[in-house]
Amino acid sequence: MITVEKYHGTGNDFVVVAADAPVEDREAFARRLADRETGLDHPDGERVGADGVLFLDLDADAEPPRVEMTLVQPDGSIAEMCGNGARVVATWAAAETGRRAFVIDTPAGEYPAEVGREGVTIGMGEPTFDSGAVPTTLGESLIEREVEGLTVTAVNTGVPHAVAFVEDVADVDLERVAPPVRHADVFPEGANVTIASERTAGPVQGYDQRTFERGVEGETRSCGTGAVAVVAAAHERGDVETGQSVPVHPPGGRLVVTRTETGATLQGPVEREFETTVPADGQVAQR
Ligand SMILES: N[C@H](CCC[C@H](N)C(=O)O)C(=O)O
Repeated sequence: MITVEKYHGTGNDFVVVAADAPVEDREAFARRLADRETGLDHPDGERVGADGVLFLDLDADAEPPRVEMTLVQPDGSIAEMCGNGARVVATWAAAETGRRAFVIDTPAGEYPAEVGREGVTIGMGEPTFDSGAVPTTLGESLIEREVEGLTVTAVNTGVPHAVAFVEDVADVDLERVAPPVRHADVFPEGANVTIASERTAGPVQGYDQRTFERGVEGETRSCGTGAVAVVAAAHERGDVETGQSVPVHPPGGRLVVTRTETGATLQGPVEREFETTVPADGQVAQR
């Protein structure tokens, strides 16, 4: 048996495992534990599953400390980057080291992270609309074009997102409209599909957000790279200014994205849910 922890960032939930844990087949381990019906159990007995498994390799001697993050998704694929996952990683690393600032190494590059009183802030780098980087098969940026019935803007914020602005995210049947876009030929590596609507009521402006995630193949409670993608696309349309901090509301909570001169930051809360033990092959006893 190995010890794992469960964390969530605004409802995007992950199993956290030390990289040196004796897990031989990470793909099978993640597929099994993430399953909402047959996967990870809460210690109180409830079956919970997860949006993925974070394998974390901490170098506490580096200055600042570094963590190599590998996110294995419910379908066994590895996500190059995950904004909420990175916030979880920093919170975990702070508990391990007593430190607050870290560098997180991912397949998409390195990201600075800071654990503060207002939540965890990740330096998300510069969102790119470049067709080769998203990637798309178009020779030019894909901005507000129709793809499989949705008008989308393609942006890479560590992973590819197709962002669509809609009247009200609550009125969209995301499980129906997202899959054709997620699999559209124009996205050779697929895309996460993020919809957003402007919040006009109430004193706090910003966006409501929902994301259908590649790798999860369903909607998640929150998506950090998606929140950054919404603000990047809004900035591209001229609706958000450089330097502006924008509240983004996924179903699972509240994030704040700031489009800076050189990139974007993502800020929001993280919670540690529980610690438990699981078999090293991830095969939870069925009942
Ligand atoms: N939930 C993550 C994104 C995971 C991206 C992944 N689903 C993919 O691109 O394959 C986030 O908070 O940014």
